Amino acid sequence: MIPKLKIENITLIFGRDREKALNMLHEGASKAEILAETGCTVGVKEASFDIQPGEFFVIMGLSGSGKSSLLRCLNRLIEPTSGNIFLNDTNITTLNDKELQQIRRKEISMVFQQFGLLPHRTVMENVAFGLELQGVPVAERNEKAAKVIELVGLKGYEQQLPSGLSGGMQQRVGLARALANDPEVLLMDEAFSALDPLIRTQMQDELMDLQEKMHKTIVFITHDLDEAIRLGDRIAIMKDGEVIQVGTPEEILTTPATEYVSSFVEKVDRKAVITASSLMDTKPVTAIFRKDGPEGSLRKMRSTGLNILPAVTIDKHFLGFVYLHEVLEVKRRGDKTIEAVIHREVPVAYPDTTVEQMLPFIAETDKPVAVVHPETNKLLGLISQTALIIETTGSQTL
Ligand SMILES: Nc1ncnc2c1ncn2[C@@H]1O[C@H](COP(=O)(O)OP(=O)(O)OP(=O)(O)O)[C@@H](O)[C@H]1O
Repeated sequence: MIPKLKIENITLIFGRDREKALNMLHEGASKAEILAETGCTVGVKEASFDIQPGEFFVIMGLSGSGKSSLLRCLNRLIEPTSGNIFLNDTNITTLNDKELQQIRRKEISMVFQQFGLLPHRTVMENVAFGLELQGVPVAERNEKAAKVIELVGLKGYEQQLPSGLSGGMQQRVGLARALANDPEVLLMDEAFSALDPLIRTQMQDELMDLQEKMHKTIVFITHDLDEAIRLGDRIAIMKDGEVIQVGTPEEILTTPATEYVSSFVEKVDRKAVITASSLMDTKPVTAIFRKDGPEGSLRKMRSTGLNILPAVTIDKHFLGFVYLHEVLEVKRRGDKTIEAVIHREVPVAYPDTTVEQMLPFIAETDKPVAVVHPETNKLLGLISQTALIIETTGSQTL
């Protein structure tokens, strides 16, 4: 699949002596050395990553890490000093002004932190403004604007001026304006950072709902890791102009690439992010087949040293758990099968079930949790009690 956006070795240097600064950067000089020697600031250093169609991609970093600069390179609001940006297979860095204007009007829209609305125009006029610039006839642009106004929940406010609206509503207008020309890519620069926490969470929820319907490619900037984790399919973490890790929220929490990332993710509530698939023991599971009977079951329990084992059909469909003391009892009675002692009411998770979703049923059990395929019910693996306790209490010392 061709990425929607391909960011290839983008470097952005602010200042006059950019050439010298770029050479120093290639020779391995640090940001501080380059600043001292040339007076230039390295805003972004050799960033490379792909963003897939329909992806919600978050760029996260502290103030000054270079995220706004990088975002503005994507539509060339700032010219990158070196590197390439591809939209589908168009190299944006080689376009002339006219071509670039077309791309900005039709294919890449931007939503700003401070809304950027025209104060003397109504909601409808603000939303339709981009279409007006493109010369779309008034009836058609009003129709398109009305549709997106409804989409962002502002129906009934079409004739209001921005000053009469709350911050959250003004940002909805900003979002509607960006969506009005049905762009492929939406760039959002700290779009919710100016909003009150409650409104902010509500806007995040609504944006996720909208994204389910729209399937745009969204590049969203934030300095807030919780927001990044909540929204992002993948997150790029930036520090001092460099992209230091790109991964899913779960990858970033479970395998932070550097000390810096781990210190960052330490405080995050992992329960909503960590899923069964990353807690699952990757060793092959020893399971009891129905045909094993009591003798075969006991052999498997002895060889594994475990007193609870999962029972499966011949096709590995999960049936339940079997306990050693009950198998011994069945054998003593002379039963031929273990069918009667398979515990079927047991915790089961799918690979993408989060720890938070598992909490209600793992609190009262001392069994492992079986992870099964959501459609076939095949046993994929087990999550041990130890892994669950560490994950739910955050404690490594049991
Ligand atoms: N126009 C400019 N001229 C000189 N240096 C700049 C300019 N814009 C940004 N910088 C510098 O580039 C670096 C990256 O800034 P940038 O604004 O992209 O970071 P950021 O992560 O978006 O931070 P914030 O969240 O505070 O906007 C910083 O060191 C900043 O001081």
